Amino acid sequence: MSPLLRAEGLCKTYGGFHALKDVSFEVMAGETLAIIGPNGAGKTTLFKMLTGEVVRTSGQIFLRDADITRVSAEMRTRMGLGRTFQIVRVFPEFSLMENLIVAIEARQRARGRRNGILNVRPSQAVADEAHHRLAMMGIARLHGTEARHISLGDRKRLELAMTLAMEPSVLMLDEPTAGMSPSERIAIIDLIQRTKEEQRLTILFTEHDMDFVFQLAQHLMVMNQGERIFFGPPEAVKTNAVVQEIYLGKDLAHA
Ligand SMILES: Nc1ncnc2c1ncn2[C@@H]1O[C@H](COP(=O)(O)OP(=O)(O)OP(=O)(O)O)[C@@H](O)[C@H]1O
Repeated sequence: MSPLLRAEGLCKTYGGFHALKDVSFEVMAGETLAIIGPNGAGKTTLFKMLTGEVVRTSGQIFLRDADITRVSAEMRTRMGLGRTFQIVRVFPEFSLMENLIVAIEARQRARGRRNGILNVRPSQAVADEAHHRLAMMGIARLHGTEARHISLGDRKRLELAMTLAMEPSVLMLDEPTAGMSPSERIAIIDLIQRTKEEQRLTILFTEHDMDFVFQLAQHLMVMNQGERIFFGPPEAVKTNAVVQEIYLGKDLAHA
């Protein structure tokens, strides 16, 4: 079986500075890969290169077997790289239900089943799906509330619901728990874990919260100074000498 997502020799230079040095990896369908590393390691650069927001200096990216290296960010989303904050943005003045309808109709447009920007009267099927997706994220009670009035935790749930409505083949999450309170963090981690199991998602994420990383990821890629220094299962990273040194002997489970 060929990998769902594959990167080969990705490099990024800013002037003479090497932000990413010859990074390769692959993710098989149904796997979850976490990209971790200290500040400035190149995680965000790599992540944005995969989504198409950062142009690579050299290297190639494949989705299934298609070379998407020169494909635009928008087209990558349409091809199945689902990322919060991309095509699907939360509209603060729209209700949660309306936001979900926008996302579902965006998916239908991407698949050529709908024209126009926003349907004034969505079909019953779209409305039902929107309600179901809000319920799955535990925010159905807020369906009529404008998005600008909800908490950060509920906004993350809404973003996740909208991204999942695009039915991505790879769900891309960039620090999904950033800025959250400890209780919101536990709730969103639990939600992502459950959704992953129920929908057998393929997930690629960056995250500083190591509890979350060890709970969710089957594979870890550790980066340091633009280089991939480890790729393997979470159990192996805890005893890897190079990784331990970078984290200055911290207990990785609580880094
Ligand atoms: N647009 C840019 N111009 C110049 N240098 C950049 C640019 N973007 C990133 N860098 C540099 O590239 C390196 C990697 O940055 P990146 O944001 O990818 O790291 P990171 O691992 O995501 O860090 P953090 O965990 O702090 O978000 C850093 O040294 C950063 O200063």
